[in-house]
Formats: sequence, structure tokens, C-alpha cells
Amino acid sequence: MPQPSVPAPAGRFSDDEREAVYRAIHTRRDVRGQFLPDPIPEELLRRLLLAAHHAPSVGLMQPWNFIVIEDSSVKSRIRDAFDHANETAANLFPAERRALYSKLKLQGISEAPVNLCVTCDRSRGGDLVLGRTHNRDTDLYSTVCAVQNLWLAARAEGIGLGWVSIFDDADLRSILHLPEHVVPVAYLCLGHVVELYEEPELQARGWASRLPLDDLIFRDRWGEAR
Ligand SMILES: Cc1cc2c(cc1C)N(C[C@H](O)[C@H](O)[C@H](O)COP(=O)(O)O)c1[nH]c(=O)[nH]c(=O)c1N2
Repeated sequence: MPQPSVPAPAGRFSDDEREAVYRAIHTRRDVRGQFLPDPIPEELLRRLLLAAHHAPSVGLMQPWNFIVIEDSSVKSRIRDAFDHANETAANLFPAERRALYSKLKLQGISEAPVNLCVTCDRSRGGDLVLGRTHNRDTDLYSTVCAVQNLWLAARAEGIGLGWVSIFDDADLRSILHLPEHVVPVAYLCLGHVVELYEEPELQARGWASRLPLDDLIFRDRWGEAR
């Protein structure tokens, strides 16, 4: 029987290391329009995927797969699917919001040298997964943790990442040949960037703004602020 490994020493990071972690968190951006055409070297892409693969997952289920999309004909079908869904989306907003919505750039599918679909295989690990017994969606949450790891690692590598979610699920499924039990959790556009917005682009363009943190913190029960 293999012996369980013992915990290794852990402690605070050095000041520089801590600073770097917070810098990645605070300067990470959703990128739509600043992609350079330069290819992403295979080793760099691999580091990003390895960071994603080290995300926490329910019961160590690791439900993710990573579909790397570089073929321009696949990208072009995805772009058409976006355009179709985006037209529907724009019409859902009231007229005054729709005008601004239509001016927003909400994807960089063709410009980004690499597109990546992060999927969740809902059948991985079988029917009974530790931690998923009472909440089936924890596999989806796990997959989103992988996306966030990838996003932060990308920031540290000078790679911009944009999440595109304006699709009919059925279009993504059909273009990418996803089996029924696999969910497309995130469609991501990746490429080198030399410039990033200093605040969320949606804030810079007057669509929405960051809420004050203090308004979001409750103590002991919902709605109870200190
Ligand atoms: C699940 C999910 C889905 C989407 C997004 C994010 C997430 C988490 N975001 C990006 C989103 O607009 C962005 O994260 C916020 O505006 C905050 O900006 P920063 O990420 O801080 O730059 C996003 N952006 C966009 O241009 N098109 C899109 O379809 C989506 N979809």
C-alpha cells in the first residue's frame, strides 16, 4: 500500500512573489480587440493549459478538456455563430441600451491566433463523485476554476484572453462535435497583447461599473452589513 505523502512546509510568499500574484489578479483583463497576430508558441500554450489543469476540482474529478482551435475555417463558423447570437442578444436590450451594446466589441475570434474551448465532461469519474453527491453542478464550477487559472497565467505571460459566451449552445456543440455529456463551459480567444485597459472595458465604455466591495460583504446572514 503506498504511503500518503506528508504536507510540505508552507508559508507566506516573499513580498515580490505576493506582489506578482496580486498584480496578475488586479491587471487581468478581458481582451477583445488588442490581439497581435503572432502565434502563441506551443510551450507557452502548454504552460497555460498546465496552469488550468492544476485548478481545484470536485473530488479531483478534473472534468475539463481543452479544444485548441487554430483552423481558420472552424473559427469562421464560430464567428458566424457569434454574429447570429449577438444579433438576437442586441435586440433583447431596450433601445437606449441597444445603441451602446451594438458599438461594443464583444469577441476577438478571428483576430486571436488561438481560440480555446474549455469543456466539462459531466460523466467523468462516474455517477458517484466525492463532493458532487448533493450538487451536480460542482463539475461546472470546477471547470470555471480552470478557466480562471488559465486567465491569470495568461496575464503573467503577456497573453490576452477574452471569454466569449454569446452563442447558441447547439451551434458550439455542432461545430466542435461535442458529445451529449460534454458541456462547452468557456469559449476563449487568446493572443499576445502589448496594451491592456486599466479598468474593465465595459466600465471604460460606460456599460457597467465595478460595485463597491463594502456593499457586497455581509456578516453572519444575508443582508446584514456591519
Ligand atoms: C462567464 C463569462 C462570460 C463572458 C465574460 C466573462 C465571464 C466571466 N466576458 C468578459 C466580461 O465582460 C469581463 O470579465 C467583465 O466586463 C470585467 O472585465 P475584466 O475581465 O475585469 O476586464 C465577456 N466579454 C465579452 O466581450 N463577450 C462575452 O461574451 C463575454 N462573456
